[in-house]
Amino acid sequence: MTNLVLFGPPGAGKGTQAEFLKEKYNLVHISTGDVFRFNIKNETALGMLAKSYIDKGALVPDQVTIDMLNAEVEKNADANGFIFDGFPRTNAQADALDKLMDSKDSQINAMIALEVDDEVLVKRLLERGKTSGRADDADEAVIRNRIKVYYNETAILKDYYTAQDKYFGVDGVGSIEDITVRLSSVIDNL
Ligand SMILES: Nc1ncnc2c1ncn2[C@@H]1O[C@H](COP(=O)(O)OP(=O)(O)O)[C@@H](O)[C@H]1O
Repeated sequence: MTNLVLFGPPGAGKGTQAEFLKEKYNLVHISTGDVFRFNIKNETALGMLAKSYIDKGALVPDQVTIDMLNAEVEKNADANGFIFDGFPRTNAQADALDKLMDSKDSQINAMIALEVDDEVLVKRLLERGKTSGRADDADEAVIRNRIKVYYNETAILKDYYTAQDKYFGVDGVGSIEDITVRLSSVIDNL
């Protein structure tokens, strides 16, 4: 199995790149943001709970997110491997992911981070907000809070995976195709 964590701040382009990489490498793409939005749309209990955090640009509590992620992985027992997008976002989530991979006699092969400057992120997210229908993209204060939460709670995961020699940073500015090439060259060398 090849299991990748696609990493980077909100608006870095994880979802866009995951769409290409999942086809190219035959992996199952799990985006925690997408699963939450699906639940919000369908007005499930999980969706209602998640919405109260997402609308503020805060993280959904770890245990809720971890349980959901475990369930998504279990739904895809035959997968060749996974691209995790938006997970892990905290140390507790990274520990839970290691345990989950262990239980499948597998492991995370790499965390690949898309590196993009903050002001570029804000611009991209405001632009996306015009068409995405995502409330959390429409409000600059919420966007800035998401970026702040990223630096306060999520960015430390770079150290977590660096300590295991699994962190790879990629320049996330350029054409979509160029960035796919950069990511692919990391994956091909794993
Ligand atoms: N792993 C996670 N842990 C906690 N909350 C999460 C997680 N993944 C997604 N969320 C919630 O869903 C929101 C949207 O996630 P996502 O679509 O990945 O957005 P972004 O564009 O901010 O990367 C986040 O701001 C957060 O509230």
